[in-house]
Amino acid sequence: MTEISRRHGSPHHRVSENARVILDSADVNRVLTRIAHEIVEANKGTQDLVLLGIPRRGYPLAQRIAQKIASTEPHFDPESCLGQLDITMYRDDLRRNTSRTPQPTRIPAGGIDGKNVVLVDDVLYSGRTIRAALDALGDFGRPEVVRLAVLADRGHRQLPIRADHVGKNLPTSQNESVQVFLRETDEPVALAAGDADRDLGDCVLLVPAASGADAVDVGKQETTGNDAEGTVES
Ligand SMILES: O=P(O)(O)OC[C@H]1O[C@H](OP(=O)(O)OP(=O)(O)O)[C@H](O)[C@@H]1O
Ligand SMILES: O=c1cc[nH]c(=O)[nH]1
Repeated sequence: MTEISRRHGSPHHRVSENARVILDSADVNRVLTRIAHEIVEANKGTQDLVLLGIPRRGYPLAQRIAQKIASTEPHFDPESCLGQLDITMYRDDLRRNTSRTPQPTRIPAGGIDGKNVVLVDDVLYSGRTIRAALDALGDFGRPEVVRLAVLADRGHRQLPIRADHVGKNLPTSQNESVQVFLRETDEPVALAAGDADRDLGDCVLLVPAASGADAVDVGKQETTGNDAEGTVES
């Protein structure tokens, strides 16, 4: 087991003992490159493509994917095709949890009417965030198609929602959690002992249940990337 702590800040800011590194910086970069290619392939090019990141970490991921698309598709302008969609006021637990601060929503100038929108988030779990995102989208227009890209899908869906582009399918138990750290939004994490070569500026960690005795539900709600079932057509 690997002990992981924040490189900056006090020892009390330890992320978690026994967390497991699922993706390090190089892995994150590779899966985002793949997702960028998948998005262009599914879209049959970049025509009408709009990427909308869900705060907090979905936005920098969408930004990176847009840059990667631009590097291979000269007609794709990452600035005019990228936005951010805040879902705070559309959450179905809003009455119970009022502590969240809404983030700005920024829809590209061309709007989303008739566009092929790709929602981008870091983790897909219950699906409630994405349900809220679909609700929020309805206030801004009627996309031709809405697809979903996530860095990690940990299963345990509570709603009929599925991702089209998945960085890592990560079967988990309910008591585990998945933590994502990105350079744009988080302080770096560092391995406290050994493995010093590993760059964790960006990383996906699997944090075990407190007891450590919880079995993993292998295969539960596992999804595949590039799957048309996750597509929401309007
Ligand atoms: O599928 P779900 O059960 O909705 O879970 C996934 C969401 O949970 C996390 O966000 P969180 O609500 O922790 O907010 P954050 O992005 O501000 O960390 C994550 O970034 C996803 O948006
Ligand atoms: O494990 C989880 C569940 C929901 N959202 C996360 O970011 N991680």
